Amino acid sequence: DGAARDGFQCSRLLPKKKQQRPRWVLCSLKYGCLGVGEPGEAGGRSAASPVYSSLTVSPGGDAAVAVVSSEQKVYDVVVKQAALLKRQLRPSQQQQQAPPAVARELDAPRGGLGEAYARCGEICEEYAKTFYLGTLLMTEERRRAIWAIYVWCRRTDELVDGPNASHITPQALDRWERRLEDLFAGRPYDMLDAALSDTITKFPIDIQPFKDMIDGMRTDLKKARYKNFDELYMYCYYVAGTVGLMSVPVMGIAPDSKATAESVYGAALALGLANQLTNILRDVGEDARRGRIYLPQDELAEAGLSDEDIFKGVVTDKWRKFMKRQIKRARMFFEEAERGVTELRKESRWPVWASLLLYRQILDEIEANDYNNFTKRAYVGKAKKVLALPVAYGRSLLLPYSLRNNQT
Ligand SMILES: CC(C)=CCC/C(C)=C/CC/C(C)=C/CC/C(C)=C/COP(=O)(O)OP(=O)(O)O
Repeated sequence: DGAARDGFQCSRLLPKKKQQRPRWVLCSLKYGCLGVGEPGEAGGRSAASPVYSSLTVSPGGDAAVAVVSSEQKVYDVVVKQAALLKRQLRPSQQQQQAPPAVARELDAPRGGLGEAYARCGEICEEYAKTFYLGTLLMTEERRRAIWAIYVWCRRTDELVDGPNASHITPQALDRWERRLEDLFAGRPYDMLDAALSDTITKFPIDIQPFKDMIDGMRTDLKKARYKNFDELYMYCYYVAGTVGLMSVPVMGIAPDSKATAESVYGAALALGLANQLTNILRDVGEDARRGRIYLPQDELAEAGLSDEDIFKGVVTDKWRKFMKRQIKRARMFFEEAERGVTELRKESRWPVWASLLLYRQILDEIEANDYNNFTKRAYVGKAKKVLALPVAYGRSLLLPYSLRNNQT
């Protein structure tokens, strides 16, 4: 267990000196790692040659090659985001710049940007109450920015998951992407877009994770099965890991933190992945009723399970065993995220801790339901939710991990 976990963690972001030279974990795509390869070793990527297809196949089979490419792709985005954060002006300096014309117009006392942000806040409160409560601790500017990001993600998600989802075409997503580009260029289409358009003038936010999320929705339109964990990893990055990357520039890294920007982005990514994996495990029955199975097909087959078993929805020992291992993996991602939360600015930690603790408890509830995620929805009761809030607050007061242990 411990060894698997260590292996798993080292597949993520590495201490600064190794940033350019990732060590590759050859996940067997089972539930941990078989081994770690340095570039040049069997299964490792040559630092000079990012040609994933030329990788030696590991004992994990050809799927291991795919893991390397997926993690590499996401790792590249993370490094790019971290570099942008370091290069761009700090938010306090950026605020001194004149806002674009559109934002200024909208910033009228009545209506305008104030109203746009307020509407974003209402939407966030309606759909993600606990997270919303947590954002109230943040500074006004950060809180409003997080709401604007939340609303854009929610709207993107609703394109493929909302009431009109069945009419959504790839062209509609292309239009949504052009609209995103416009709002990044200071030309928002509507008031909710205007809030995000303003937010990106205030924080060093890059368009890439937003575009990636739209790409994830494109995947969702045409894909109802995931061959292996690599494919699922990529999907989870697109639809949830991206949210973590979008949030870090707003939440901010604690001024006294000694952690690298890469490691904080890595933790944010891990939290998005953990949340999405948990969401998937909670919603197995609901998704199956829509004809979708967001579980790695090879792992199902290895556990002796088929799509038919999922559609039938009977909890068997095979299913329990399969679920135990999926839950274990989701918990590893949560664990990986924890350290990063401590590196955020103090006032941004609470909402993140609250959502981490609450979402992770869904996994406990799946266990408490004896792994019946076919017909029972794992639900964290009110009392537990309320209890999580002070616990989260207590954790948000802890010193950044990098200061406690002299680590990054
Ligand atoms: C850890 C560090 C350094 C920073 C935090 C960065 C953040 C905020 C990461 C969180 C990313 C996140 C919230 C991803 C979304 C994941 C997810 C599965 C959302 C589910 O949304 P809904 O579909 O509304 O959920 P419910 O179905 O549970 O209502």
